Amino acid sequence: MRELPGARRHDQLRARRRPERPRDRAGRQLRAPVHVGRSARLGDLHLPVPALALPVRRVQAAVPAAPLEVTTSRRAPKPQAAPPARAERQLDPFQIVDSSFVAGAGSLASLPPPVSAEVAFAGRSNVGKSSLINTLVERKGLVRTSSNPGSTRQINLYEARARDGAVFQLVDLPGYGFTRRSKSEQAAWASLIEGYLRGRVTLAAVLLLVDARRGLEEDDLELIRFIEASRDVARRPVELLLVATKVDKVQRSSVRRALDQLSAAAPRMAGGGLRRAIGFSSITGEGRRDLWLAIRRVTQLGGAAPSSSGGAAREDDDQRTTDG
Ligand SMILES: Nc1nc2c(ncn2[C@@H]2O[C@H](COP(=O)(O)OP(=O)(O)OP(=O)(O)O)[C@@H](O)[C@H]2O)c(=O)[nH]1
Ligand SMILES: [Mg+2]
Repeated sequence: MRELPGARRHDQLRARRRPERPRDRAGRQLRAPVHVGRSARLGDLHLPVPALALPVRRVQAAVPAAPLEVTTSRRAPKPQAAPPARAERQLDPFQIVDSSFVAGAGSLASLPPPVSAEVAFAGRSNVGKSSLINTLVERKGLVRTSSNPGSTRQINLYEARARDGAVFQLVDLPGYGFTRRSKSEQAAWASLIEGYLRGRVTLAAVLLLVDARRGLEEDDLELIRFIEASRDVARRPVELLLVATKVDKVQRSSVRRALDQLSAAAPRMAGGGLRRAIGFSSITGEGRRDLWLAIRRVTQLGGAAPSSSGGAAREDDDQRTTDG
């Protein structure tokens, strides 16, 4: 029978496409290799077949990690930009970027050497001095606080560094007016506080904390008079700021009146009068920024000296800050 045209070529092509199975020495055909694993897909890496057949697991383990990228999702990566609030904070030059405990002193002799502007926090026990420092530096546990009065028993110094490089020593003083302490302990604390306030050369400002619900009490007035009396004309004057704490416990509509009453009750200082009281809450953070602005203003070199006629102007100035 005549061969159809192209038949031979067709057979030759089939023979070429299907390679002959391997044979053993006796010429018997060996079984076709069994395919293990999934069939190949688009995007698979084609590795050269190793000369020695390795167990499947070891072959897979030997595949480098890079080919996995080939089959990963093609969705666009999520934008990495910080949320707006954080971005805004990063622009705030007053933001506290670092804070730490410096030292604790149970006596004047054990105070660390004075290095930079110090801001001391004074007030009755339990008024919220330690909590206020935590809020100022935005760290919950830097300073130990307690609902039991008398928790701070020595002078504790903390360092706070702002984004713009300004460094402050925040000084937590033991509270006064806590009658459940022994007379000798109260006397020891009083002389520690007085000695510090009178003799510390780097002391730039004292923040007198008063509970917004209670107003100024006799102990507080005594402290104001003490600072006034111990002013050293040869030294840079110590600024005094009034802070009304726990304003979250006062009705919103009454906060302004409480601040007015507090400011009016404070005795006028010879140097030009007290600034207007700043309302503050460690619970809500209210007043935090106002307080930093005031601290920075009074600790600025050259900007702290009170002028003899500047009292009213300074109060007006602070009124705007507090209300803002
Ligand atoms: N509601 C309210 N409670 C506050 C505020 N600040 C402080 N407290 C609470 O008042 C109590 C006393 O706070 P502290 O910060 O330890 O007071 P302190 O003035 O350091 O007290 P001493 O170390 O004893 O002089 C704690 O139970 C605080 O949680 C505030 O702004 N609002
Ligand atoms: Mg305390």
